[in-house]
Amino acid sequence: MEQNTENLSQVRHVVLVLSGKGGVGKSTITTELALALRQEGKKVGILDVDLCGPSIPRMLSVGRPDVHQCDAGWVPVYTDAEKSLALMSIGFLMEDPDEAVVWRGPKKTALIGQFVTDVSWGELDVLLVDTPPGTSDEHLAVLENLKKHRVDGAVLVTTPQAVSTGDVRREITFCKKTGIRILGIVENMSGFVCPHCSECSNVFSKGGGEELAKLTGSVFLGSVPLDPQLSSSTEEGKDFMQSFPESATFSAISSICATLLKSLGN
Ligand SMILES: Nc1ncnc2c1ncn2[C@@H]1O[C@H](COP(=O)(O)OP(=O)(O)OP(=O)(O)O)[C@@H](O)[C@H]1O
Ligand code: SF4
Repeated sequence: MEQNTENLSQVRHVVLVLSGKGGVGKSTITTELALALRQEGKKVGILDVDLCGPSIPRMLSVGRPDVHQCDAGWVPVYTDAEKSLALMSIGFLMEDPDEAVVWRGPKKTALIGQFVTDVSWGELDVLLVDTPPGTSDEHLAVLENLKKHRVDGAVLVTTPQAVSTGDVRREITFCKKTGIRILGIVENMSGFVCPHCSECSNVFSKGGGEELAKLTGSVFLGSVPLDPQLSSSTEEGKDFMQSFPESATFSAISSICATLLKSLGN
């Protein structure tokens, strides 16, 4: 298949968001990082290639819009009038959300290869790519495919429990083997923020992400607590970063965003 790398030529940084397994909050972190980067005045894009469950359109309240094509490829959907946050989701192209489950490996890989380069992003500071979770052969093929293009590196999302299961270690090994730079590790669902008094309690273990970062020589980007206000915002498609600027979770995400920008050399 012919690849059109022109579409990424005005994208300053391409960052993959990875997790060893599903449900650790990869899509949530991708969405909040995009919103935090926008608050920093950056032009941001999200490419949602999580075939297992493309959830970013719901989190950004864009539903299932009709997507259009121009000469250069698919036109992303803009979430704001200023066009500072652009989104293209594999979900926009699926008639039936359960369709991807029956696609065979080669079809998924070919589709993603094309999808990565067929979106006409225009000028962007950062493009975040929400990838499918896991380290199955198919998943690895998808990442290999993405890596052929301009990728600055990967942000690894884990939970305190997942660190001990080894899923994230396998993801780290994969990045090292394939030469994908690890920009940093985020520990999500780290402690619980009480909705009444905003106190953060460590329900599960804490600090595993930081320890793992040290062990693997990676940057620890920070931890995000389990926050009911964050989950209801993403469920309802509300901008958490705009709605809760006083919260500990807002500070945590802003700090991760600042460290990530530093990792990218900004
Ligand atoms: N820090 C958090 N606080 C509260 N809820 C969270 C947090 N992070 C994620 N969640 C919730 O956990 C659920 C799973 O999150 P999300 O969809 O982002 O995971 P994921 O890793 O992308 O999963 P998958 O790859 O399987 O789609 C969602 O309901 C989300 O609202
Ligand atoms: S953290 Fe404070 S407000 Fe929240 S449940 Fe515990 S005691 Fe109550």
